[in-house]
Amino acid sequence: PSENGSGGGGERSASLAGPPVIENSVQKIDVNPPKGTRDFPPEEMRLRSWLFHNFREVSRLFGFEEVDYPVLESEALFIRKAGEEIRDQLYCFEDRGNRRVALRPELTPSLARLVIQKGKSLSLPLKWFAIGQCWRYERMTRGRRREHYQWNMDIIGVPEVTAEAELISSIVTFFKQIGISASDVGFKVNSRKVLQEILRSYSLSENLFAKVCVIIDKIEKIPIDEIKKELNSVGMPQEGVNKLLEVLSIKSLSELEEILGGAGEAIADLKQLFSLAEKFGYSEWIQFDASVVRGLAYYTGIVFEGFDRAGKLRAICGGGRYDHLLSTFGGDDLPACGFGFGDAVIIELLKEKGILPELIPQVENIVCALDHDLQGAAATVATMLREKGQSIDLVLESKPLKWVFKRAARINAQRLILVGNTEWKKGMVSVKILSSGEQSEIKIDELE
Ligand SMILES: Nc1ccc(Br)nc1
Repeated sequence: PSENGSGGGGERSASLAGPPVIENSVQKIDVNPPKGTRDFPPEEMRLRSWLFHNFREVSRLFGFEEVDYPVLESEALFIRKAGEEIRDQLYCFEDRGNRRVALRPELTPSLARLVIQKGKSLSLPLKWFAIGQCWRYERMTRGRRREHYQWNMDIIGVPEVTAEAELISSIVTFFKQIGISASDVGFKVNSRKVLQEILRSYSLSENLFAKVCVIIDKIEKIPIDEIKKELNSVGMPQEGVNKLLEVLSIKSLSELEEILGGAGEAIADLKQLFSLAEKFGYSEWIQFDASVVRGLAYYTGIVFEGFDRAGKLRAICGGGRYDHLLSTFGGDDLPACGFGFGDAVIIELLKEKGILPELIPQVENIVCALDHDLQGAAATVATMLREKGQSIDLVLESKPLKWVFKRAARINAQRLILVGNTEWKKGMVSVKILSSGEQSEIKIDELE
């Protein structure tokens, strides 16, 4: 199998072997997660859960249904020949059944596969969302992460730009929900139909389309001469290259209309989108930008990306229309659009803005037996309260009170419930409200 960082089933070369095990003694294993991956201990997991809760809340507000797919897919799902980075960094390998498989680098092809699998049993339009871990295998020279979680929202079966407008509205809703405003971020919006119309006007074949988009997406990442060279190398004549680069610098829809003429779909779609943005109330969030094409080969129409206005961070999210992806997999040619929203840049943005949420562990009660022979009684009290929906940290071994108070503070317990002999004999327990210090004896069956 090609070296791609995974161990595969065969022997691993010495450079990849783990620490040597010396007979009758084991050297400490590497306790760090694999290169480019993250653990989520409680504090980090609270922030991730908070982020995902906000993703899910917005998805609920927009009437989207949650779906998920295997993180492992057939490699074929992601084999596209448009020169995308996502292809170069595919985390792929041959499994023990000699099948070519890959850790998914994105969720959209899995969505397309499932929609085709379900076929006519699905009633359109579909509004599906997913939050899934996605992978890439990148040489660690760049030290970048190899996994991230992506929130995806997709609308299948709606050819109108109303679908893209709805998707952008959902992201605006998300930003507002976590305290981000239009002065912090915006959306650059364009249509790939602009490029399509240029290729047609130079009677250049449509199969150049995807490759040209992938090259143009690198316009801010590599020198312009390199862009021109790559465009020439995929077969664009110099005249077409110059026209294309001229169009990419257009700053307004009216200017674009002058160049393209008013009859094309690109202008119509963009005008409709900006008009709908007015009605949705998010005009201040979006701007036309002819240089945005996004880097995925399958986009065919409107494309958009969320950016931080301070210009310090990479794109926050991105998406667009991909009307032919399903048909390239042998399915019906269903119209489709969607976006991906990663879990990393947004956290960097919140840190920049100083609005990361303060998330503390939440447990309502800590229950402790004062004597070892009351451990069972404490378990009974804990169970009774849990059946009433109360969260309980049950102290599971005899501990000095000082230890119990320290733990109560660390886990931010609201109440301390002590099970002591004297009270227990009266069918009572001692309850201390830890914020006020107020203490009382309460009958067990009156506890709530
Ligand atoms: N596609 C992709 C996957 C994983 C990461 Br990290 N970034 C991009």
